[in-house]
Amino acid sequence: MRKPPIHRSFGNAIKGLILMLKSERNFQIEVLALLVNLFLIVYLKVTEFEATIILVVSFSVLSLEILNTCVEKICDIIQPDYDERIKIIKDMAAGSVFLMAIGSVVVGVLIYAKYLL
Ligand SMILES: Nc1ncnc2c1ncn2[C@@H]1O[C@H](COP(=O)(O)OP(=O)(O)OP(=O)(O)O)[C@@H](O)[C@H]1O
Repeated sequence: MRKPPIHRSFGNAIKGLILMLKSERNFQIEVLALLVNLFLIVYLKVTEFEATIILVVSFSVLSLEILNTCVEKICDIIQPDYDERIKIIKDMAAGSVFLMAIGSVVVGVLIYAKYLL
């Protein structure tokens, strides 16, 4: 199969992001958190290094949320009924987002504390 042109690949990726924004509440909250972080980065004038860490963890949460949603959707196709194995897979995928979210809060507290306190 011929590879699609690069602009089509970007287009598909953006469609996926728009779909996430429209349909996934957690993703909407995490995008809001990114916007708050962008504001704080500018308002508090954090260092370039600190801004880089904050942006990396924020985008990591968003990326993991997308992968978690993909896992959920694949599971729902494979097994729409209750299945203990599906529960384990979905719980683990959700755990990966949760872990990164905790990490991002810790990073936020460590970096912003010295500017706010
Ligand atoms: N088919 C299933 N079999 C067993 N347990 C399931 C199944 N579907 C969902 N669950 C359980 O319900 C939880 C929520 O799954 P669901 O697919 O509804 O995701 P969600 O409500 O979008 O959750 P999240 O907030 O993690 O994105 C799962 O973590 C799992 O514990």
